[in-house]
Amino acid sequence: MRLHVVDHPLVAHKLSTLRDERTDSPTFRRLTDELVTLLAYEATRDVRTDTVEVTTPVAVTQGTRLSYPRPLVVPILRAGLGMLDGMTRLLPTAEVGFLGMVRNEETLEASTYATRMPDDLSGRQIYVLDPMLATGGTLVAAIRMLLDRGATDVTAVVLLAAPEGVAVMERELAGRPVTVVTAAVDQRLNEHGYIVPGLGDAGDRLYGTAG
Ligand SMILES: O=P(O)(O)OC[C@H]1O[C@H](OP(=O)(O)OP(=O)(O)O)[C@H](O)[C@@H]1O
Ligand SMILES: O=c1cc[nH]c(=O)[nH]1
Ligand SMILES: [Mg+2]
Repeated sequence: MRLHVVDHPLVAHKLSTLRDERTDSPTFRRLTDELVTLLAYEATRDVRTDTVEVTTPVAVTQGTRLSYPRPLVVPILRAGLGMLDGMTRLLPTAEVGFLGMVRNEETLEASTYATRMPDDLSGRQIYVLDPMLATGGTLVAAIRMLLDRGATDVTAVVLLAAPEGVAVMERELAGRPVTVVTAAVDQRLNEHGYIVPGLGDAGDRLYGTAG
């Protein structure tokens, strides 16, 4: 597994406002959207492309087009949905699959309540979206499922990661074709499994509802 922390002043600026407890849901949603496009720029550096011929008003030249099969973008509901528009703006030809997952707040174990994507992902490049990598349970389960379906290249785009979650991913997905792109790796997890300093519950802050 590869970890890429995007070190850029615009990313740091937007992330700081996201962290601020005074930031309301509409602003949180807008900033998440903007931050995802910046992270997506890095995350798609190795997206597969083909060379095509383009006729400009002046001459014929070589151009670039996203390859087929198209990339698959998979937001992890609920909070990952807040990242979908920002990602598909950069990857307009991508297909979208959905994964509904929730972490038990007592045991911190992740469970899956909805899956809607192709059974066969052979050879596909996948971008998984989830704002928070905390214990790593959710992303490890999600990515294992994608690899089991044949995905050959999985990139997780997350806003924030905890070092504990990164270590779990590195252990559980060692040697697998997996990359994590994040805006920051924070200090630690607290006793409730929340990232410190973090930004709180991403789903609640995006949608204004607890749960
Ligand atoms: O790394 P982990 O310890 O597994 O925790 C991270 C998960 O927790 C949050 O989702 P949550 O379960 O709160 O669901 P929600 O998106 O519906 O709020 C977050 O969006 C991740 O999916
Ligand atoms: O800090 C955290 C940890 C898990 N899920 C969140 O939304 N926030
Ligand atoms: Mg939540």
